[in-house]
Amino acid sequence: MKNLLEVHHLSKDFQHKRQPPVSILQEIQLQLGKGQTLCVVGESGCGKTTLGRVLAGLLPATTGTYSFLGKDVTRLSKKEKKEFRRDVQLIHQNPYESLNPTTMVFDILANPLRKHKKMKTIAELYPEVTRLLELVGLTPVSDFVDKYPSHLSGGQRQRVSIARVLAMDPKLIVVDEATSMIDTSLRINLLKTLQEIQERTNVSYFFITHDLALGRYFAQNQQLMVMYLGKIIEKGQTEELIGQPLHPYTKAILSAAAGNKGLLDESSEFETYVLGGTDIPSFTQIPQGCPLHPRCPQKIEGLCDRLRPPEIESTTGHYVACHLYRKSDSPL
Ligand SMILES: Nc1ncnc2c1ncn2[C@@H]1O[C@H](COP(=O)(O)OP(=O)(O)OP(=O)(O)O)[C@@H](O)[C@H]1O
Repeated sequence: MKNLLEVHHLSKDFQHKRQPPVSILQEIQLQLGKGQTLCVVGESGCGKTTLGRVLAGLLPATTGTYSFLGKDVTRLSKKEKKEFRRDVQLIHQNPYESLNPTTMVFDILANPLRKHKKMKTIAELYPEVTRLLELVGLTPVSDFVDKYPSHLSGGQRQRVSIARVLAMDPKLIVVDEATSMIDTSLRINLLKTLQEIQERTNVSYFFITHDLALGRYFAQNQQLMVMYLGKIIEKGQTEELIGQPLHPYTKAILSAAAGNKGLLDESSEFETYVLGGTDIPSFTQIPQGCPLHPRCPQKIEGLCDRLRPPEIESTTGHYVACHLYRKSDSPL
């Protein structure tokens, strides 16, 4: 089956006037199938949003390839570009900023339908607006259609944002920390709604979070990847990655998350694993070799501080970029 998206050796640099370029994403490799979820987890500032914006077509990659439904996104015709923009949608972190306060819920949903599906009359629009509100769990619909965003709670606003995105019938939704401003008690409900929407519409999600427990919950039986300083350092099937973490950084964030309990299964045992130092190095001074080596308790002198570890497939579908898992016969 053709993947929905395929990314190979992708990098993204930012450059400001007269400054040297700063490399934010390096050597990103990923695939995502139709109706599947891929979650990226990593500390704040590691490059998750930048990757989400590249995948959503809002930022161009600097090098590497990105294909969507088998087509290179840098070589799309005008018509294909238009389709791509409709097919790939982004849900922002902040539902307060993303909705126009002077527009009623009905029009927030009807406007994209008017524009993209050429629906004009109320008779055409009303059933579709109703369907969208029902999909996101805003029922009875009559309680919401004539409300303004200021009448709604944070969770309800985020549901309206999701419904607006669904109006485009997207194939991929980049969900960027979309529940971080919502009360913890409502967060799981919203994530469940997103999962139900996936079952009904076969949409794929690229789910971005700094919270490993949340990522684990949302990407159950799906794929999880861990990012550190703009690089994917481990990826695999979620339960395999959580149950058998390989990279020292993954072990450290799991150990920290287990300490907070959160959504992590309390019966699971997690090794206590602490990194040295507290500061994440800056993108302008990415350490040579493995970017984690200054903080890594298992670093191999003369290797980790010198050579960037390649991505290795440890067991089927479980990849790690760490010299500890280097095959003994692999060249240095
Ligand atoms: N347009 C830009 N120009 C220059 N640097 C940028 C730009 N956008 C992001 N960055 C830098 O890229 C790095 C990664 O930021 P990004 O927002 O992608 O990380 P993140 O993991 O999503 O963080 P957060 O969870 O806090 O949103 C940061 O150092 C940020 O300052």
